[in-house]
Amino acid sequence: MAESKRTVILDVQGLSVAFDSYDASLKKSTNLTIADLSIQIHTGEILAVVGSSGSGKSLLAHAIMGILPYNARVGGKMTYKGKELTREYQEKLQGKEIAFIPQSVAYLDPLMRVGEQVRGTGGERLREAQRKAFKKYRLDEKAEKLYPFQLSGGMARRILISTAVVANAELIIADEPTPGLDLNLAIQALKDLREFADLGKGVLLITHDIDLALNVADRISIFHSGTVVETARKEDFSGDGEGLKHLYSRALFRALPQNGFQIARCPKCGLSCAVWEIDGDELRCACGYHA
Ligand SMILES: Nc1ncnc2c1ncn2[C@@H]1O[C@H](COP(=O)(O)OP(=O)(O)OP(=O)(O)O)[C@@H](O)[C@H]1O
Ligand code: NI
Repeated sequence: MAESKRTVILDVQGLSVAFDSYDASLKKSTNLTIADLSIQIHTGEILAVVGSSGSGKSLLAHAIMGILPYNARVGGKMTYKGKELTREYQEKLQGKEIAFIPQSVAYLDPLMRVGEQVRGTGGERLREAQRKAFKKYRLDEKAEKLYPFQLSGGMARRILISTAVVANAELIIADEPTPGLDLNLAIQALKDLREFADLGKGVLLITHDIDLALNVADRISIFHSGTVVETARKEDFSGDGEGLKHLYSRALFRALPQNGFQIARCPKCGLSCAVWEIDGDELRCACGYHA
């Protein structure tokens, strides 16, 4: 798709997600898990958000889908196709214009046969599309009559991906879609996301795997400590990472096997980049050293 024809499909500006918690003496404290996070997804592109485990990636997906737990406090502004993403609008779009591939298979309805879940509100009309998707993901015909508890983990994952494929959505939010799939099916799932984007739709791919992101995404947002430190084009992740602006993105890129596992160790205490904190535009080691 020509770059000039691209429009912003999802715009997230200054998102924050905080949780209130209470200690034994009922004293309230607030834990900010996402802070001032901004991303934009254009039509025709895959934007990957890459971050380490527990950094708040799934919360970002849940904030977009409007399925955060009741005790979450959300700030900032999100728009979908230029219209503010209110609770009501989120409900309207869910599973239709915006399809979600959740990280956990617990999102399947335990009381509904999986064939029906994949067809969603399209019902019988989508039976053909559902059968096609099942075939593609090597789910046999009997699978559609099963309930979620009868599925293996890998089967459940393939069902979740089929749901997004069948929904014929405009935007897919995929939260770690490939773990638990064998290599061929993982490649197939990523190919599907690529094809989907090439049709002029948008994809947000959430992953901890920068290598996977580089294989399929157009742009990559590096997520750290609840915010995006840098969004760079795939081409900027090359050479020695000199095209990357932030030290943390460079450290992540240089640590890849193909780049010789260069780990940014702190010259003062020897700890690796995973324990570095971001301090403005700099990295600060837990020992206080600034890089
Ligand atoms: N309901 C909640 N109440 C309080 N804190 C929460 C809640 N849900 C998530 N968190 C906090 O938010 C943090 C980020 O969680 P999240 O699941 O978004 O991480 P993630 O980046 O998706 O990790 P992973 O790669 O393991 O999937 C967690 O470490 C946890 O401390
Ligand atoms: Ni997650």
